[in-house]
Amino acid sequence: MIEIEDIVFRRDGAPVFDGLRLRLDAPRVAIVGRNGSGKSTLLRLIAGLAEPQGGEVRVGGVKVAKDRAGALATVGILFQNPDHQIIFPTVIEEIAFGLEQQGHPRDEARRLAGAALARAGHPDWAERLCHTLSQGQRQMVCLTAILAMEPRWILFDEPFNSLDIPSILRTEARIAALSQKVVTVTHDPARVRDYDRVIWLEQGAVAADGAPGAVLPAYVAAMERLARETPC
Ligand SMILES: Nc1ncnc2c1ncn2[C@@H]1O[C@H](COP(=O)(O)OP(=O)(O)OP(=O)(O)O)[C@@H](O)[C@H]1O
Repeated sequence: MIEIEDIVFRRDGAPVFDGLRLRLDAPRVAIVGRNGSGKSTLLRLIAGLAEPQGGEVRVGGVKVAKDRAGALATVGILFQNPDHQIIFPTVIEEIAFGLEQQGHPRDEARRLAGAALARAGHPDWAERLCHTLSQGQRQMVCLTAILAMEPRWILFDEPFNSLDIPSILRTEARIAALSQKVVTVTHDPARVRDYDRVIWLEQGAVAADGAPGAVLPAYVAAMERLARETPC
């Protein structure tokens, strides 16, 4: 279970969260909300990449902000932009890095990385330079790197952005097939209509929380109302 306990988080003095409390244990949870509502920040807090100024986040009992090794073994995050994630020139180095961080010796990490690439269907990418891959392919490298680390939860920050339609559908199917529990942030309600639970965030607070069939129509209607009320 992901336990978000009364978190307070400020950026540049402005509160993003001021006492947010959530328990997430469904296999597929979606988070929707307007730009700036706090979705990406919440994922970073769940991954332990940001530390709340108040409260605590635990994932599977791991205090992710304090226990980095525990967090790496428990929760993986796919950033919105793969270029914010990739730090190594070649695909194999990128995938092996997380495994080394988990304590695997370098040779073993490369072997496991190669096996993960083969499972992803791209054994020929090992020595490819990441910058020569398309954005969708770089996203696949990032996902492979996360899967290689075998976390129990995977967080996806707008995984359908910048993808063509076949890639969107493939990514959707790939996420659906994962054995891990998943939290997905998206602006595309259609992509998460089969999820177990949808949380609609507004200015760092929960505006609605429940089944997709209840939350998504209300969210879309509110967004359409806003669009009508806002002059071009
Ligand atoms: N690096 C930063 N420095 C200062 N403030 C930031 C930074 N990143 C985000 N914020 C602020 O934190 C708040 C939440 O941002 P966040 O990126 O979590 O929103 P979001 O819901 O993911 O938005 P989007 O849908 O646009 O990706 C916003 O008010 C934003 O301006």
